[in-house]
Amino acid sequence: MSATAMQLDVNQQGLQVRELGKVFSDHGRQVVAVEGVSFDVPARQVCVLLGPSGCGKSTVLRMMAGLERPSSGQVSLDGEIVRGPHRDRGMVFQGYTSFPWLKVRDNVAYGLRVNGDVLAMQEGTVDYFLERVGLSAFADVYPHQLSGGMRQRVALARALANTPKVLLMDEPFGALDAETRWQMQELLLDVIRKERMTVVMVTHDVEEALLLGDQIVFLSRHPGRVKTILHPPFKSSDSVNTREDLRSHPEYAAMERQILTMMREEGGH
Ligand SMILES: Nc1ncnc2c1ncn2[C@@H]1O[C@H](COP(=O)(O)OP(=O)(O)OP(=O)(O)O)[C@@H](O)[C@H]1O
Repeated sequence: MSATAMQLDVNQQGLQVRELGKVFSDHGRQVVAVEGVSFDVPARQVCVLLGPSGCGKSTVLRMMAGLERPSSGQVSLDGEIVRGPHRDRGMVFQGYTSFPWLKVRDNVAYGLRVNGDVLAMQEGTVDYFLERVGLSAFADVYPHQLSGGMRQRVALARALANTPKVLLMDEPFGALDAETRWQMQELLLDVIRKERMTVVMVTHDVEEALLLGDQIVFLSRHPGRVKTILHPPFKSSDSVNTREDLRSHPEYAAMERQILTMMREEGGH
């Protein structure tokens, strides 16, 4: 790998992924899951990792989270190399990760308490993020009293309340039915625009990628490499707020087609 490819710009705000590689050992067999993956996520932008099943999306995200150690290359946040999990990088997973024995309010406050944050004393932080995800009226109920979509909003509010520098999301809406999924995508679009969040999100869903991403990093598989990087115009457009707006946008059909063609080439659909 060249010195320039690995060079980090310590002044750059946001995430830098440089020549990232991961080799797993599977029953004595070496599996090259990801190889030579490089891209940048500027602060306050949303980057979507898209590609066919098994192309290494989750592996790349887990290395960005510090949950998986790279075999080669590195990830840095604001010029600092990622060496393990940190509250600067908040995670939201596909499954419902709320604590069943805690009320919604206490689930959202949980991360703050664990981190001994003085903000935990400030009910305002929790109330603010409950309001942002539309759950103010449900602050004092338990997660089992909520629908799947609402529980995923609790997970989102909890991640946001920690005010991470970056939100990392692995198929956060993958377990939801189609209609709830759309509601969540529109809600997330609204939240990340207002909070000006830096987000990296893994998805299989082409519409989701186009609605939410400033940048789509499309990975090919075996091993996972960057096939192409796209820059959809929809998230930064004032005229796209809903699914209907997205689908009727003049650039939507061509971009969707381009991605579906790549999925087919990679044998994903
Ligand atoms: N812990 C592990 N041990 C061995 N192989 C692994 C491990 N984790 C992932 N892999 C392999 O690495 C490759 C990439 O997996 P990964 O889950 O990152 O892909 P993905 O694009 O997120 O897949 P999907 O879209 O199906 O969730 C796959 O071939 C997978 O089998």
